[in-house]
Amino acid sequence: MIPAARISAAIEVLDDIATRRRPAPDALKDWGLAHRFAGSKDRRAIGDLVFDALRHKNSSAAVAGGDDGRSVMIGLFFHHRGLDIAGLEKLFSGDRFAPEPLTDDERATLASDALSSAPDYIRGDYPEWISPNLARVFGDNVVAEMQALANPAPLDLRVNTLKAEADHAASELTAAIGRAPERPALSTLCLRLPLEPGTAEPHIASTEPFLKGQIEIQDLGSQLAAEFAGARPGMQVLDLCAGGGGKTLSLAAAMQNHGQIFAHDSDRRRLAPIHDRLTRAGVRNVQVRTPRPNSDVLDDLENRMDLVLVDAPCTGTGTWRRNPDAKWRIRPGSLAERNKDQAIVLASAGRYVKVGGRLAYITCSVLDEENTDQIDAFLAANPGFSVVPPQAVVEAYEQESMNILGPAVRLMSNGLLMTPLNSGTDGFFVSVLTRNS
Ligand SMILES: C[S@@+](CC[C@H](N)C(=O)[O-])C[C@H]1O[C@@H](n2cnc3c(N)ncnc32)[C@H](O)[C@@H]1O
Repeated sequence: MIPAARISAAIEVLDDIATRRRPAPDALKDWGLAHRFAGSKDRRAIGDLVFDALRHKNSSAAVAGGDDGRSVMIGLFFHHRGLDIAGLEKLFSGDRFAPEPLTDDERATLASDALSSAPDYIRGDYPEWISPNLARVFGDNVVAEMQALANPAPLDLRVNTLKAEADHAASELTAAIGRAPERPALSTLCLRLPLEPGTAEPHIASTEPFLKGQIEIQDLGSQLAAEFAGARPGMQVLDLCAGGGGKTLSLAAAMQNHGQIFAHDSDRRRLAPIHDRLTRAGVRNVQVRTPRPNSDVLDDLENRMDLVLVDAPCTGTGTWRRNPDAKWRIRPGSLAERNKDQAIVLASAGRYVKVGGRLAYITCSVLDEENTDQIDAFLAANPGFSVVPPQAVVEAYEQESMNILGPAVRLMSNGLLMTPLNSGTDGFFVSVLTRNS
């Protein structure tokens, strides 16, 4: 397909997503089924265009003066990809398969710099309804924070120290994919592969270091969040919302396979992949506690844990770099629902912490309602717990890892916030509490 035909296809898919409120992957799949002549390269290019357009939907539409797929694509090429009007006219030529030529109105709007006076939610590319929530956490910096959250994320890998030293894993990876990973300053255990739309993502799961368990795919924010929990060899640890086990594997490595981790999740299907992952990573100190009907599979752990990790269900606003479709699909009702889940899971977690033990609460959301507010509510209901000062959590990590976090991590009243703008990671919140009585 010629480039202009790919743009026409992307416009069609964007309109389908908007009018039928469909998830982007479903709309792309249907387009592929209905246009079987399109090869895999074309389909990937169209997918890149659609996801890039979703990243920058509001700002692109405003630049071109409309709100349909066509306006978004015009604005995307003009504002975000730096094409001038002459360049746009070559693509929007009206030739066979190409989108219709630019109208006089479109040309005039492109020349008018409509974006400079647009509201924050347009310039920052997020849904209008969530503006008060984001303004509450980011204040005057909201547009810069949200623009960073709209950009593509790198592919981050965590070196599994149970299987390999970081330098060794880095050189094995370089040999496997023909490209050396970056080494972000915040962690010696992170290997980073920057990605851009249009570049094929290396298939990590088929590389030798991955198959040998030396590396895991995990955003640096998630890696740091698990580190901040402070798991140490010999501890008794409950990973209450273990899901597929991303954090469980980090905890096991931090504990050097010594002590005991109990991995649980209320959804057995989410927990299922953990078994294979533990084996591949060489983890030997995890007991998986799969839920069973009419049975409390954790009752023997009450008041016994040195550390309870709550990787809470959340809206995932911090992961919008990886899933730009999600930011347009989230509804006010989902925030309220997740808040209820968070209160339930936190209340449950408190029961397992021993006196002198810790509770680490993590979300991949940047919203105070899911973060600081939840911790404040938990502390009000549980006076036996208190906050470990966020500065102390940072210092403990810096001492242990010899990496300096500095301003990369924002200190909140009762926890730490990482964002793409500050730390170059997905958005993550971590609060660490201790049980005093
Ligand atoms: C953010 S995900 C966990 C991701 C996982 N820790 C990882 O690192 O791969 C949140 C998990 O919480 C689980 N969950 C929700 N409510 C729960 C509850 N009341 N008790 C235990 N798990 C719960 C969900 O099933 C989901 O798997």
